[in-house]
Amino acid sequence: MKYLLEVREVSKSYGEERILDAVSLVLEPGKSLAITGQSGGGKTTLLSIIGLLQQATSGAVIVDGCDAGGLEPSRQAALRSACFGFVFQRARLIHSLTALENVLVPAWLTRAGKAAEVRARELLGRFGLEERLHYRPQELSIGQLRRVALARALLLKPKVILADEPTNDLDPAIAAEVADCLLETCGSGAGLILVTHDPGLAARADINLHLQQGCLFEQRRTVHA
Ligand SMILES: Nc1ncnc2c1ncn2[C@@H]1O[C@H](COP(=O)(O)OP(=O)(O)OP(=O)(O)O)[C@@H](O)[C@H]1O
Repeated sequence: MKYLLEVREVSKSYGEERILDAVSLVLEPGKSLAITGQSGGGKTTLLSIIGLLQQATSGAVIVDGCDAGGLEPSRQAALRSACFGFVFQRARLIHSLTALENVLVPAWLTRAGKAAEVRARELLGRFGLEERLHYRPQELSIGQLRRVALARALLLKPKVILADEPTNDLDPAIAAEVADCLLETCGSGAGLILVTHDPGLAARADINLHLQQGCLFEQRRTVHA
């Protein structure tokens, strides 16, 4: 089995404080994985190490068969943009650009052109933002910003989507739409790793992992007849 992603015995310390302790996981194509755990437990740290945004203290992250730790920063960056779509806790949009332009930013480095714009409009429409295409971030609500960021993450159909609290700040109907859209991407072979405090969202993922005191445990679900 070729995994999209392997995390092998990853540890992370900030000074004397050990946040992650020999954490391992694998992500298969088409699968979703939810990570839960208490606030401050290291979930965002783990996600950013997986997404090659931050170095582990020890251990390895293998992305699409390639050991990312051994790569030069420029090759790591290339691997990151080729493989990952990110939905951060804070939307991190560019304030001088409209919603549509923000979604199109990942396509600026590719030759996706008109097709990217069609997809960007389609994604924003799907998230209920068809009338906000030309609004700038400061003219959008937190929930709307989150949806723009999600559309941006999905634009280029990444192999792995990393989503940190993707349904935070959203009303239930939009949260359900966002969750549907994220989970649907697995149908086309992408992998999804999401961090959430929402047990309902976690339960929709194929695999549930719980981070506790730096260690990752698989949670088995109770199946009711
Ligand atoms: N750059 C840093 N330097 C020192 N400590 C840090 C740094 N980044 C994060 N931490 C600490 O690491 C711990 C884990 O933070 P992290 O954001 O990964 O937790 P989390 O599980 O995502 O929390 P939440 O659910 O509240 O978002 C926290 O105690 C935090 O203070």
